[in-house]
Amino acid sequence: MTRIVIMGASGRMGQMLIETINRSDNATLVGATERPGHAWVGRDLGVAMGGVETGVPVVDDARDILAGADAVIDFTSPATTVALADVAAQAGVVHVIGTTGLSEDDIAALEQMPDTAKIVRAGNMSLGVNLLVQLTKKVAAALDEDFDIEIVEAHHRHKVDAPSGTALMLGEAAAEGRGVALKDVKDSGRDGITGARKRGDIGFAALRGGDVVGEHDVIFAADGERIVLRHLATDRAIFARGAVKAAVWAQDKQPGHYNMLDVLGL
Ligand SMILES: NC(=O)C1=CN([C@@H]2O[C@H](COP(=O)(O)OP(=O)(O)OC[C@H]3O[C@@H](n4cnc5c(N)ncnc54)[C@H](O)[C@@H]3O)[C@@H](O)[C@H]2O)C=CC1
Ligand SMILES: O=C(O)C1=N[C@H](C(=O)O)C[C@H](O)C1
Repeated sequence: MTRIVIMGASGRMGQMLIETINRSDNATLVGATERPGHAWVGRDLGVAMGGVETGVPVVDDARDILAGADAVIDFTSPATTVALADVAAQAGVVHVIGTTGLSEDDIAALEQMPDTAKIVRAGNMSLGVNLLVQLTKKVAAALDEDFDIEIVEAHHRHKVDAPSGTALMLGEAAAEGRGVALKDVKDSGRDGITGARKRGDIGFAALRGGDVVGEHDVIFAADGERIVLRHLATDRAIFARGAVKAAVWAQDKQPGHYNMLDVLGL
């Protein structure tokens, strides 16, 4: 049994992760956190979720509970994730990171964690999206710049970052397929008199509204034809299942940095 702590227990993903672990045969929930000042802190997790007592209290500092855990799953905020990475490395537990919206500095900070850090990070933990990443790389490698690449994503009205972590993964895959660096060809947030599209750019567009779980199109548009690769998420359970799988998978791995392609063997 992999003993798991969930960060941000009351969040959309936090609650889905707890339900997923409760149904799992190879993982068990040993702790839960929320941000300091949150109404759940100090309460029993099961009661806070509207059910029966579980004996797992919600705490506001992961350091208090990581000693009894094998992994911590973290879908919170960039600042929380960077701070936790050091704590997890010191405690020698696997840190599964689903948080998106990380800046270049945040990513550099994660890469500079102590040698004991064992991190699995992905902007999308679902099997379908990680397969789409590989397909995107392959299609981009097969086509030349006569095909304009545009990535369109849609999410619920509460999402705070754009482009989504998934859109960026797909953009990185397309750029890698083309043999270029995404930072050199990325075009996001078009508005006003933008000028004509630059050949070779990879464009991003983000829609926000309602309760959309997560939708991504990778469009390869040429004169006379268009290829569209699409993933539609309709249930957050796909992300939670991937994250729990990553926590279990990483148990016998060496410290280092991994992603979901490693976990899924894609
Ligand atoms: N990689 C993936 O497959 C997926 C990634 N995400 C990402 O996960 C993140 C969270 O998404 P949601 O669950 O929708 O957001 P949410 O806002 O519902 O949940 C975040 C939770 O983290 C808590 N939190 C914030 N600071 C904390 C701290 N210092 N300690 C403990 N808890 C803290 C918040 O109070 C909140 O309950 C976002 O970055 C989102 O983009 C979401 C779905 C899938
Ligand atoms: O915030 C979300 O909800 C999601 N975030 C991830 C992202 O930024 O791509 C994954 C998924 O699309 C849901």
